[in-house]
Amino acid sequence: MPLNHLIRDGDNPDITEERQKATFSTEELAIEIYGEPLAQRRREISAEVLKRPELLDDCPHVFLDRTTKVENSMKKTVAVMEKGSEICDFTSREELGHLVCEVFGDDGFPLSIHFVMFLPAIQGQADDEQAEQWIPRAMRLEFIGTYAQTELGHGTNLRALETTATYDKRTQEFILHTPTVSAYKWWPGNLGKTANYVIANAQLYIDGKSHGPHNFLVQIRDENTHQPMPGITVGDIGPKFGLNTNDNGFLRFDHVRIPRRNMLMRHSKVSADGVYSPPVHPKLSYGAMIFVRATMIRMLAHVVLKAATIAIRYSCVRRQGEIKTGNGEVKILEYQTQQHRLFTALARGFAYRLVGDEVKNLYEKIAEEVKHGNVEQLADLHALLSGMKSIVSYDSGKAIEQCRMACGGHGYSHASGIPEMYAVEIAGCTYEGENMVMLQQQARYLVKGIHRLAHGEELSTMLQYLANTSNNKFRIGESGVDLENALILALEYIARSTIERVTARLDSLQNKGLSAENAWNENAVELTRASRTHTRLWIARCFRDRVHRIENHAIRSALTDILELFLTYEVVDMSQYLYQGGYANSDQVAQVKDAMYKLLEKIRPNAVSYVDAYEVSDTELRSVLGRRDGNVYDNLLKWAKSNPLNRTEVLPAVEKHLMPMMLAAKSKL
Ligand SMILES: CCC/C=C/C(=O)SCCNC(=O)CCNC(=O)[C@H](O)C(C)(C)COP(=O)([O-])OP(=O)([O-])OC[C@H]1O[C@@H](n2cnc3c(N)ncnc32)[C@H](O)[C@@H]1OP(=O)([O-])[O-]
Ligand SMILES: Cc1cc2nc3c(=O)[nH]c(=O)nc-3n(C[C@H](O)[C@H](O)[C@H](O)COP(=O)(O)OP(=O)(O)OC[C@H]3O[C@@H](n4cnc5c(N)ncnc54)[C@H](O)[C@@H]3O)c2cc1C
Repeated sequence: MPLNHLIRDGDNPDITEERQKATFSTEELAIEIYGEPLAQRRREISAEVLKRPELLDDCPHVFLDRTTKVENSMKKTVAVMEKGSEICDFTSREELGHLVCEVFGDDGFPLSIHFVMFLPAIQGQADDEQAEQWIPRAMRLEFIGTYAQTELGHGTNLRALETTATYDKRTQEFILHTPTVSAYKWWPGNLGKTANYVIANAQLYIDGKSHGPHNFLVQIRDENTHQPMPGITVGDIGPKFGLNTNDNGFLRFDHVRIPRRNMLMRHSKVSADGVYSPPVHPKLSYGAMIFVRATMIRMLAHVVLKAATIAIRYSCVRRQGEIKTGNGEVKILEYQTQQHRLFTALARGFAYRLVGDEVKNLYEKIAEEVKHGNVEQLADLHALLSGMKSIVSYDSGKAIEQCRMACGGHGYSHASGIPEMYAVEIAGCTYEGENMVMLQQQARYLVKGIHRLAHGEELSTMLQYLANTSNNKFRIGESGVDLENALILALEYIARSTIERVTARLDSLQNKGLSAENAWNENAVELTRASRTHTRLWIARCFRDRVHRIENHAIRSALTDILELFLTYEVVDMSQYLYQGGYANSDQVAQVKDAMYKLLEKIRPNAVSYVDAYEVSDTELRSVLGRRDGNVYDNLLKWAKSNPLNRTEVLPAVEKHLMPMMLAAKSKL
């Protein structure tokens, strides 16, 4: 019995040959990734979707204009909501998430912000009475909500948001108002045409005193007619780089009155007579962002693994050029450069996916404590997530782009599916906090760590490596030190020395009389680098620990190859830092490179099996190049022929414009 469970008759023999080489069971790896019974449930859900035409697209979304895309996704949403519970367990986030991926692909679920931000904001920030009143209605989809925080003029600097919520003691209402054009809400997903409620973030004013940004539930459209409510101006912001099925919107409030109890009051409160009670932690109203930052890691990893699936499968059916003259054209995956591009993307995808599980678990644990008023670990969590969302979004973007380029010309075509994936994924560098800003949030925490250490104070577990000053020479190749350990220690050194160096520069500038703010700005690039090295270390350690916990020997061994490739790639990528302080010499860095190249060779026979084990169906993948059966060329031709420009032999526009020009030119002869 072959170990790869995706072998079928009629497949391209080049891809079948790959699957026959598997040295581990792809089903067992799928179980390791998804767990039982989810691995099996995902397959059942995928099979069920295929039987229901109302859940499938009639043609690739890239052939449609925006209005048709939006309509198509709304139609499918109704089908999912009406029949979806026959296919999956709606109470399981994982099952429902998989169904949504199958039906909508990367872009276009009109309820995404409703489920990802609007509901979590209520769940985390509404008091029990409010939650009881709003959550059941929101869950039944009696209304659709979104999260309206960003404004035309400000997205990053939340303290400068201009929308106001002024308490009117007389009527016990808040008055929501947009005082300027730059105060228009701008960007909220599904706001443009879909949502009829928002969680609006606005500056709270009581008796002329500002209490900073707070969250309010505001109805923006009539529940029966969907017309804007009085005082509301709302619409779609227009086409974007990607995510064009999503109607990101704008919104203006003109003295809109809402009841006092529409302010989310779990943490901050305003009494009927206008007395304000602050939250136990000033940033608790940022909770919905924390939730998304925690959950987006897995989502970003998922896109990388989809792009890797496409590029690796395609690289096994694409033959181009010879390695040894006269021996025939080889699969492009035989080229070391191709392996380096794709297997490192695969390794990052697996690392982020598995570490994403850990981040989600950590978030859930701390969020539960916060709900009960214990905010002790919030600073650690905020710092970790600020770094994670930045590193994973940026490095995933690079990995996806490498996958696209590795498919040559066909990668540039929407038939590959990768351009759309890139456009969707790369938005993660901007939303939920622009990366440079978030890296600096984390840097504050790291600099504080060094200062605490200098004062002999205790460090959180995440920062304890900062105290390990005896780790000052690269131990690769030493007896008793395995490759993994040597590499993790090298990453620790890189992070520690980078954070120490930039903190020393900050301190020295301040000692010379520069203000803390100016000293910070003069070191901002180095501070973001310090965050990057710290986060990459955290990911590496977490991935290593996750792989070490695997009980199934064959699967642990398969993922150890991926882990080691990940570690060697990270160390090589940051090797310039190893020379600083004389930690390593060039021979040692060359040893890491050699180990990386050997791992590429080791991974090569299993390449297709790794991505097969991740089990993304053809329906979800929406890629001609990444088809499971490897039958790429016939289907590329079909895809091209089916595009709307080919509906007529002679395009009306050609007839109308170019033909008269050419005929006129001819008649002048
Ligand atoms: C599917 C996706 C759709 C997309 C949706 C969206 O994009 S929605 C829109 C998404 N929009 C965005 O993501 C907007 C991005 N912008 C922001 O999140 C904030 O404006 C900020 C964090 C950049 C600054 O905030 P600020 O000016 O209020 O604060 P400050 O810098 O003066 O720091 C003061 C202290 O607070 C700490 N602290 C800060 N945040 C948190 C937290 N969450 N928890 C705990 N702590 C936090 C910080 O560490 C510092 O601690 P220290 O050092 O004093 O001990
Ligand atoms: C696809 C998408 C979906 C979105 N969905 C939502 C949504 O549902 N709800 C919502 O409310 N918002 C949403 N947003 C908005 C998003 O959260 C903001 O765009 C994001 O937080 C960045 O803020 P900004 O646009 O103001 O960027 P800016 O802050 O203007 O960034 C521009 C540049 O200035 C730099 N910069 C800004 N401040 C600093 C600083 N202090 N230090 C150093 N550099 C700085 C940045 O690094 C960046 O290079 C969405 C955005 C996108 C792209």
